[in-house]
Amino acid sequence: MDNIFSLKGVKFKSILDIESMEIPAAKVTCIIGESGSGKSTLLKLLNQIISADQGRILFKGKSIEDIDTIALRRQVVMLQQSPVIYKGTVRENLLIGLQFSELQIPNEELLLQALRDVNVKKQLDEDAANLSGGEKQRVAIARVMLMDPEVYLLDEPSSALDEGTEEFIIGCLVNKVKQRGKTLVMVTHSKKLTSSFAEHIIEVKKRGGD
Ligand SMILES: Nc1ncnc2c1ncn2[C@@H]1O[C@H](COP(=O)(O)OP(=O)(O)OP(=O)(O)O)[C@@H](O)[C@H]1O
Repeated sequence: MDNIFSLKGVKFKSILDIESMEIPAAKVTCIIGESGSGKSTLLKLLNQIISADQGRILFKGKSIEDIDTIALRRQVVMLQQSPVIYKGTVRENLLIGLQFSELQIPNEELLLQALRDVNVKKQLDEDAANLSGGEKQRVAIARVMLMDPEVYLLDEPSSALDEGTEEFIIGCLVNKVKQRGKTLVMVTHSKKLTSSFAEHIIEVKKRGGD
């Protein structure tokens, strides 16, 4: 199995101490573990929002310290736990992730399809401030899907969604990611999501406070 990320001796403050960890390419990996154990911190290390204090993180065999941060974040996109919705329309919120990418701007039909994929029944010109919490989360997921990165890092992507919606949206996302041969790394507390979609599971354990 090819690994897209490989971690050795990684330490971050007193939060993470990872002897060795592999994240397989083109698979769905679920990261589980109790609250405060460092799951979000682990995702942030993978796209260099933060840097490890010690150890080595390889992305496709290359140390992420040696990869230009912008170039890394074009390939490794993180969707944070609380979805960020910007002032403006739904359309602007879908397109905002693409501004630093080299991808073509999607046409109207692709944007509407992206909304359908996440089951948001709103117009593209709707003010995004009017969306419900769950709709905001789904628009943020659609934004990442349009960016179509090589690696999706999702931090509890369905925390504002009910169970049925969660299964539908994440199922749709997993299908797309798999069709395109991409890698999905998802922090989740949901046993249902993990049992339905995980091909690889990483448990992050809370440290004893040393
Ligand atoms: N940059 C930082 N500096 C110091 N402490 C931090 C930093 N980032 C996070 N922490 C602390 O590290 C611990 C782990 O946080 P993290 O958000 O990674 O946990 P988590 O497993 O994702 O939790 P949850 O499931 O509740 O979202 C928390 O106690 C948090 O307050």
